[in-house]
Amino acid sequence: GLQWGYGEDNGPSEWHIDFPIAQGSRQSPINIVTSDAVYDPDLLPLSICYDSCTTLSIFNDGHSVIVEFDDVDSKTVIQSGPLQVPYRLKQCHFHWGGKNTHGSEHTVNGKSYASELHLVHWNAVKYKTFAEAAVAPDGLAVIGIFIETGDDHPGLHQLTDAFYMVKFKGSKAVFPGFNPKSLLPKSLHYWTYPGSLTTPPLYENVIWIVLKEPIKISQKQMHRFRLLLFSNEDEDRLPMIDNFRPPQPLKGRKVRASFC
Ligand SMILES: CC[C@H](CNC(=O)c1ccc(S(N)(=O)=O)cc1)c1ccc2[nH]ccc2c1
Ligand SMILES: [Zn+2]
Repeated sequence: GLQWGYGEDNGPSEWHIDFPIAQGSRQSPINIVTSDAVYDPDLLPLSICYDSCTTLSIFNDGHSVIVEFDDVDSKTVIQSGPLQVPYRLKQCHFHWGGKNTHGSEHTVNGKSYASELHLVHWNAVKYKTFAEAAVAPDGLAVIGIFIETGDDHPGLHQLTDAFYMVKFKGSKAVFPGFNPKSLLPKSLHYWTYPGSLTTPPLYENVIWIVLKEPIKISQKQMHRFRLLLFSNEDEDRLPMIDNFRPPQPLKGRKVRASFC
């Protein structure tokens, strides 16, 4: 049928037609009501080991811009925190708005950020490949980092300077030497809750770890995201903006905080 997207006819309000789980009991993103988040003293600090990370490529899949990492071994993992085992970094991508007033997927007390970075990891202890983990119940862990506009972010230039190579849907480029460690905020304080992929197939197999502290990027860097296109070279130009799903019902889920 019609490929899912973020437009009037194929956007988030229509996804349930092809993906009924869109109305499931643990969908993402959510609005994080900070006063309802329960501080859990048993939550360990998040351990992010990105030191030896190998970037492979940058890719426009027609929904977002994706940076893919080499995941043949467990050199780039997150562990501890809410996780029972280490999860291996596979890719990172972003969601953003046409204006700075909105664009993030998760919201905090109803506040949207201009953008949100997702660092996607898979359970390489139990599964052999990302594809296998991506469909398994305890397969994925995603770190969400809020992005707001402000000062220039030195760690992001390498990425935004490469966007011209992947302007069109389906374009891919070799992209070596990028380390997402440079995109982490100072504090690793986080909220965590059981959720789902925020795009079809919307599988309910994601442990969400949303960092409290946003990172800041400049207006110019934010503008580079908006030069990307949903469309390929042969189609009418569709600026890649507002590629975010709005918050979904909590349905009784508890959000835990690693901090008080
Ligand atoms: C099972 C879906 C997966 C493609 N989708 C994703 O990997 C994905 C990852 C993160 C997020 S978010 N926004 O929540 O962070 C949304 C989607 C997917 C689908 C089919 C596949 N065949 C082989 C590999 C493979 C992977
Ligand atoms: Zn995402």
